[in-house]
Amino acid sequence: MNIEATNLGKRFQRDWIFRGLTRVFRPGSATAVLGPNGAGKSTLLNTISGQLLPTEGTLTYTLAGHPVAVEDVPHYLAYAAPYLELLEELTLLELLQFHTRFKPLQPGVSLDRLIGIMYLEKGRHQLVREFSSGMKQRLKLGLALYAAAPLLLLDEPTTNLDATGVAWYQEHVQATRAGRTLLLSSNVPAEYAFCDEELLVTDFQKR
Ligand SMILES: Nc1ncnc2c1ncn2[C@@H]1O[C@H](COP(=O)(O)OP(=O)(O)OP(=O)(O)O)[C@@H](O)[C@H]1O
Repeated sequence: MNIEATNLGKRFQRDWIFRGLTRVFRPGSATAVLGPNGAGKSTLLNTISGQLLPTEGTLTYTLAGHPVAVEDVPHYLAYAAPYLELLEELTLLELLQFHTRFKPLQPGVSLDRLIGIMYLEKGRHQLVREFSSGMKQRLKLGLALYAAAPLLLLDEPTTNLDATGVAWYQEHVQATRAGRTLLLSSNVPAEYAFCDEELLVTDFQKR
């Protein structure tokens, strides 16, 4: 998905979180959205993806040359973030069956294959509530990375992952990013080292 932001700004009450952002996010690009805690990285991701209304400026979305209305963007979006909750009262298999009714997986990726990719075979019939925090994070990432969605947002993707989990993330984000528009908010170089573009939120403040 091609996203064109023009003079974009977001304000909460009296505080501008960012202002004057003009940029094109192209299919196949991976942009690291960087900045210290509270700088506005999540706000920027949510504004660019149309989930928060910008205070000023415009956003236009295009998919394969066709315009996409902002209210249709969620249909094309896969999103993993610490503040997005899993349905923890379901077993892993139930959750995957439910989730993929609305967010189908990429062609050729079955539920069984995804469970294997996420190293969650033993949890297949276990309640997600009982998963460790690292297992839950692999599940969130697996669902987003392997969704058939052209826009991928990853907010602090290695939250709760150990060194093996970080290596797993690095392998699978590379395996699934081709052709997609990827925006990734981070403070951790291991999460975003592969990104070809960087956007420092603080460059769009104090205006
Ligand atoms: N709904 C809201 N209403 C008012 N202020 C908000 C709202 N959401 C975020 N903010 C404020 O906007 C600022 C940026 O928050 P945001 O979560 O985007 O930062 P961040 O860079 O993602 O932070 P972190 O690295 O800690 O996750 C903060 O000062 C926060 O309090």
